[in-house]
Amino acid sequence: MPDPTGAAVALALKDVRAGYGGPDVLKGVSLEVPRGCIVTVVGPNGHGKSTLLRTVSGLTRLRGGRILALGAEIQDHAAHRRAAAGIAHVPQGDLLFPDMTVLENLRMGAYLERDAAQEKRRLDEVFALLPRLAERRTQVAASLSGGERRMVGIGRGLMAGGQVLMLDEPSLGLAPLVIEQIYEVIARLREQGRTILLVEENPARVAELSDVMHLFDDGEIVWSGAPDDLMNREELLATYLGG
Ligand SMILES: Nc1ncnc2c1ncn2[C@@H]1O[C@H](COP(=O)(O)OP(=O)(O)OP(=O)(O)O)[C@@H](O)[C@H]1O
Repeated sequence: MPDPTGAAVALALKDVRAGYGGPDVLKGVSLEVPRGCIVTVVGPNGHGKSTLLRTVSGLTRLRGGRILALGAEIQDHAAHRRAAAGIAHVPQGDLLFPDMTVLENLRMGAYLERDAAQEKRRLDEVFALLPRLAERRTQVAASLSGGERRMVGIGRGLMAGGQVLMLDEPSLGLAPLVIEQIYEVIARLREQGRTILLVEENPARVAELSDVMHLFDDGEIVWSGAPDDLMNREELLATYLGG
């Protein structure tokens, strides 16, 4: 998606609070995703990382704070308007349409795109990045392997043509070899200069890929910095992630 604003920060969260009826799950989260960077949020499961992404994409209601996409406030917009503003969310798990083919699932990602040539260009990009999906384009999603389904999910996110791709634990539930393949795909997205907000439980898995890492615990960012710094902070990793 072309960006007429030239903004250096693709996505910014300012003191974001959110929850589900009880106490706040997000307790005032601020972070920035600069263009062309991979920013990673790592932390134990159940502490609100998915809620963070869901709040950005408008699936969980914001209780306070601001969310800016390319400098424009989007926190009051419905989810489809946030998608149109360039926020693409690849949710946890696969959430594909099982009876639809790979191609049909991918095209669902471009449902807001009215320009057929643009959609075709994105599809070519997705197939260049994920050639296995091109081979299986007529296969129904239910018949794919777990890793292939995850790749369709990522491809569907890319089909939206957003400025920011948000990936919620893309490695979850996959075998180690398949996890490697998924992170190779993300490394290629990095080489392409894509802007990514990545959520992951295991910092070692994503340190090499990330420009900035945020350590997340109980709804708050408790540490931010360079991946190497985090990986050298043994006491921090032990305290929040059990070593
Ligand atoms: N739809 C919902 N309704 C009520 N509570 C919810 C809902 N979704 C999540 N929660 C609660 O919010 C808290 C944070 O959950 P969230 O899924 O955001 O954490 P997470 O860090 O992404 O962990 P995981 O990777 O296991 O999903 C948990 O206590 C969870 O039970």
